[in-house]
Amino acid sequence: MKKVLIPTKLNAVARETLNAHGGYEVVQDDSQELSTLASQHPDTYALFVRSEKVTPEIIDAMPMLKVVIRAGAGYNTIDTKYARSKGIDVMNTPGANANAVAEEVIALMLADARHIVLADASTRVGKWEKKNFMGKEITGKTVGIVGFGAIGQLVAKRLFGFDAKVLAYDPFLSDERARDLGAVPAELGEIFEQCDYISLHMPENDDTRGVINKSLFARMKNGATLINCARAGIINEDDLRELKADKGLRFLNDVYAKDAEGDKSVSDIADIMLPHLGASTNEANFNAAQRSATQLIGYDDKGIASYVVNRDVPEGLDRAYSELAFALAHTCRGIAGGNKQMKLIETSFYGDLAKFSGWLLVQIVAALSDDFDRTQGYDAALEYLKEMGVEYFNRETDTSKGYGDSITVDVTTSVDAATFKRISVRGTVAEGNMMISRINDFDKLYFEPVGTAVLFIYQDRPGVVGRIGNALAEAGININDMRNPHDPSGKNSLALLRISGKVDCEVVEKIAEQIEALHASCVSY
Ligand SMILES: NC(=O)C1=CN([C@@H]2O[C@H](COP(=O)(O)OP(=O)(O)OC[C@H]3O[C@@H](n4cnc5c(N)ncnc54)[C@H](O)[C@@H]3O)[C@@H](O)[C@H]2O)C=CC1
Ligand SMILES: O=C(O)C(=O)COP(=O)(O)O
Repeated sequence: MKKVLIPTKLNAVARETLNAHGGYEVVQDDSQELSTLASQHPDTYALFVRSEKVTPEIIDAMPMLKVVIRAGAGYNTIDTKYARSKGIDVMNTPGANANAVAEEVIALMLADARHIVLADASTRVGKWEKKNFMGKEITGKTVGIVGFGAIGQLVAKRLFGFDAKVLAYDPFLSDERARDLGAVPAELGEIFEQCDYISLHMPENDDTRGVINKSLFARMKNGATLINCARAGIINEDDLRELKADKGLRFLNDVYAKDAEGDKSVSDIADIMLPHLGASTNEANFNAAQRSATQLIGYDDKGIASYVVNRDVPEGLDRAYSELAFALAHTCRGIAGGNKQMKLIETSFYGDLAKFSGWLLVQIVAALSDDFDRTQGYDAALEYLKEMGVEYFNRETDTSKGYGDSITVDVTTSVDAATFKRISVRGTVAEGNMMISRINDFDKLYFEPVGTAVLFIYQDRPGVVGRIGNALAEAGININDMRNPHDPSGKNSLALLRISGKVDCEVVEKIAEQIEALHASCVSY
């Protein structure tokens, strides 16, 4: 039995789901401190928490701990690095409580705009201060959302019902995606300058701590409102204090440095303050509890680690090689023609990469199949290949070849029951850039796998490259880079071109026909 400790107020569905599955002993108790429970249950295998702090001391008290699940979004309260050093995976349940927070933001906006909190208190004690509570409307206002993830997007969606203009800033989201979601992509400064309301929805981490500071507050419109339902550490409280009164700013707040009773440092500047209530709805609590249990079961039964937040490339491995393994396999897949039935995968990891073969195989399998996630482990990759009927062979590498740190991926697919096609791609990392050095028999390519590449193999004769260039030009496509080697027999040539933008399959097929290509394919990285 694996012990699961739930030292927090989490819907009973977590416990029920684990019990119904079997194999788990669940201890749920929100009446005692986590530190006390941790020392009472040193044999804990999985820990489910909400905002409870998971420190090195807590982790050390449970030497059998393997998984921590944050039933919620923000995991700044968990020492994820220390957990990693102990081989513990930390997961969150993104999106599970997003709607609750989005509704809280709307509630805060309306409550402040219509003086709901003060007007209730005044009327309750018998006063009639109607003339003091002249409000404003949120309809048609400009609202800036900083961090356009699960919560930010839902806030926008709810605000469209108020005909609001939504500006969004998120460095990890494309402008195109923001526009698709109905927002206007904007820089952080523009948001603070132009918006009547600004709502923060990014995580607190080393990059975001203190970034909402004086330089931004100074640009806010007089009377504008700042809403923080994300994390206290994101804003510089003293900077806000300095400018708030002069500019008549409003500040609506849900989050604090510490979730505990006692005086709050922001009480002099917060116009409404709530005790971190964002996720506190029955629905969100149910969702986060259910997700925690099903994620643990998926992790244990199938090795699904999609929500693990603290797995990075292993120490000593340059991340570029991890990307290279993915890109080489992706190239094999593109040349094979998409989702062809794979029969055999062979790999060679040269130089220092040999000791990371397990990690690198995961990247390769993920590139070859949409159904396998990059965050899963080596065992899960082997299991997946077995289930799919794909053989795997990792060759011993011959260091005398002088290939340095490089990788070869060979993929054999079945064309029909009797015919097999083998694609072999080799590459390395040079000056920090990924390079494909060989595709089948075409060597010394040194081609960077980025953007979109088209590839033609044809019988060598004069004029073919010109015809490819003309046909691409006719389709409005520019060539950014090109390689054109012969194979060792000198009979066949490869034209490998990196092009501007995407290309229609029909264009590639038409060119292939015109040049009587032996092979044509297109790979987008
Ligand atoms: N008040 C409450 O009870 C709750 C608060 N939260 C807080 O809200 C945060 C966001 O939650 P979700 O939307 O569910 O997470 P999410 O991961 O879906 O969205 C976060 C977004 O912030 C963006 N981001 C990252 N760095 C950024 C930066 N420097 N500037 C602007 N955007 C940046 C990310 O690209 C992502 O799109 C959580 O990290 C948590 O701290 C979450 C749930 C409840
Ligand atoms: O999910 C989050 O990030 C939250 O802030 C919610 O916190 P809670 O689960 O209510 O302690």
